[in-house]
Amino acid sequence: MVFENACVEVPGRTILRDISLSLSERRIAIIGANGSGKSTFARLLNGLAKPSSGRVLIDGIDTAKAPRGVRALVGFLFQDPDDQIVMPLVEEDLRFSLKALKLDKDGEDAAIERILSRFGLKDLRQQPAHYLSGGEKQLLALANILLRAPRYLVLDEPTTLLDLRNRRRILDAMDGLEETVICVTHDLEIAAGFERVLLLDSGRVLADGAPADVIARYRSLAG
Ligand SMILES: Nc1ncnc2c1ncn2[C@@H]1O[C@H](COP(=O)(O)OP(=O)(O)OP(=O)(O)O)[C@@H](O)[C@H]1O
Repeated sequence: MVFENACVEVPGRTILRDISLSLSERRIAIIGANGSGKSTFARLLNGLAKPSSGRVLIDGIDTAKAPRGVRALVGFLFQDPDDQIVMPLVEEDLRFSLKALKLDKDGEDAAIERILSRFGLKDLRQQPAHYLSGGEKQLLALANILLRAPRYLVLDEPTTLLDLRNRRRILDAMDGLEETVICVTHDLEIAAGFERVLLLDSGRVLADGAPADVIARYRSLAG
């Protein structure tokens, strides 16, 4: 994942300024104050947002030119899992995600079974998805994304709406992931466990490096 002088501007306002960097670590956290540009940064990674100038490349693919190709590589988990549930029942919701892979019915069933047991959701297979708890919904959303086998996972504040137990479930699920994870978070404990942390401030990357250093810098900003 490469940013080349990427800027995001809206009329009268610059949201991200001239960002150039390369992301290759398996666990990268994005931290910073409200409004510093974190979500916009995350959205650039799967083409949900486009740079006004400069480029964002995912495995060499320009997000502005091939948004579909990029979305196949980069799964995106939103803060609010309700935004991501599209079908009434848990099983139907998972099956919907599998459509693009064009498996036969047995293949779909096996994939659904595997992902439900991986996330401890087997008993919920026939439940209405909207009745799940917040943590279960977030796990379902994550399961839906992983079914499409992305290479990268971008998570935008995945634990913000969750209680401690459900936060733990998401963190445990995240720990077990093979995929590269880029996580926007206000949860500094999550950031502390990652390999690399970026601190955004007013649309700029103010610090970038090992968690302890970058988190200390962030704390010093808050005074
Ligand atoms: N499409 C847009 N048009 C105008 N302003 C926008 C747009 N998208 C984002 N912004 C503004 O850009 C700034 C950065 O937004 P962004 O959501 O990226 O910040 P953030 O760091 O994720 O904030 P938070 O921690 O509060 O979620 C905010 O002030 C926001 O209001």
